Amino acid sequence: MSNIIEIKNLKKSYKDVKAVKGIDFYVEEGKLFALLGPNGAGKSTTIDMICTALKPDSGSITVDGKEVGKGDNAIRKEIGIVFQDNFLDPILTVGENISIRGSFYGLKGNELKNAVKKVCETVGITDLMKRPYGKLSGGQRRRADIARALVNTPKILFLDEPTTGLDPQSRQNVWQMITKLQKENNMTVFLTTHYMEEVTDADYVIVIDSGEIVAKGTPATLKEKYAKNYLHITPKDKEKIVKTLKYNNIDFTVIADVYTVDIDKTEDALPIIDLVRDNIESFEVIKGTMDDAFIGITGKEIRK
Ligand SMILES: Nc1ncnc2c1ncn2[C@@H]1O[C@H](COP(=O)(O)OP(=O)(O)OP(=O)(O)O)[C@@H](O)[C@H]1O
Repeated sequence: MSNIIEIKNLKKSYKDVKAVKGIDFYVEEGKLFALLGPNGAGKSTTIDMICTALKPDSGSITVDGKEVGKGDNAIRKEIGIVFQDNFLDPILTVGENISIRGSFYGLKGNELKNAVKKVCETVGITDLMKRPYGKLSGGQRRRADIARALVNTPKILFLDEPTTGLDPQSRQNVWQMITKLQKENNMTVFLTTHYMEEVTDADYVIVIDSGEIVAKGTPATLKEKYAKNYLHITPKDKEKIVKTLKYNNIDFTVIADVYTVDIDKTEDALPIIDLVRDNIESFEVIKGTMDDAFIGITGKEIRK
């Protein structure tokens, strides 16, 4: 598996704001990669530098073997970008907007027509091709934005918070389309988001906060490492369970006769269950969510 993006000691400041403070990471080809972080963490700054839209202060970025700053034109031909705010012309139709973008890449005539048709089919907006972009709903616009970013058949698709501002249904639709694109075309997808549930499907996640990497791993490993799990026990005899837990120095809380013990891993519940086995009316292990993991890593709620 080759690394399609490699980043070393990348830094960027805006006057006295250190937006990106020397980060290192790589993205494997064909994967769904997520850069996750709270507002102002440095996600857009990082993506803008990788896409050659913003010059780094120092460090190096390689995209498909080409160095940012030296091979920018070649890099631009291989990537598709959907920024947070897109500037498609609201008066022109969806098809016209995408055609203009395609012509930037040297496509013309039938080749251009076919490319536009194909991307509209891919993202499911064929029926919207003749409609002015300005008349589309939020979810339809996002699809059109993504279609436009795909017109040059990019190797890497960059999506900066692609579902922000969409209703839950449209978010889900856009998300399904993105995962389909990645799986069916072996496209590398580089995504920034602050929606925890969106990184559940990612192959790898880097969490940044205040311009620094604060955690990395697969969604499952991040959850295992940073999200607390809980053991809930409803005992037969309340006094007895208190005695047993205290005697064994196990911290617990009680709400409505349910005794809760924080545990790191699921299997850590087993010795506790063994201790109180005779006294259990019912029990359950509650697994931490990605939201819990995010709060565990950054100490912040992630949603806007
Ligand atoms: N053009 C700019 N001029 C000055 N400061 C900037 C500029 N762009 C970003 N910043 C600052 O740099 C820091 C990182 O911003 P960035 O937009 O990269 O974060 P982000 O993680 O993408 O946030 P969001 O989720 O809100 O988009 C923030 O403190 C931001 O205010």
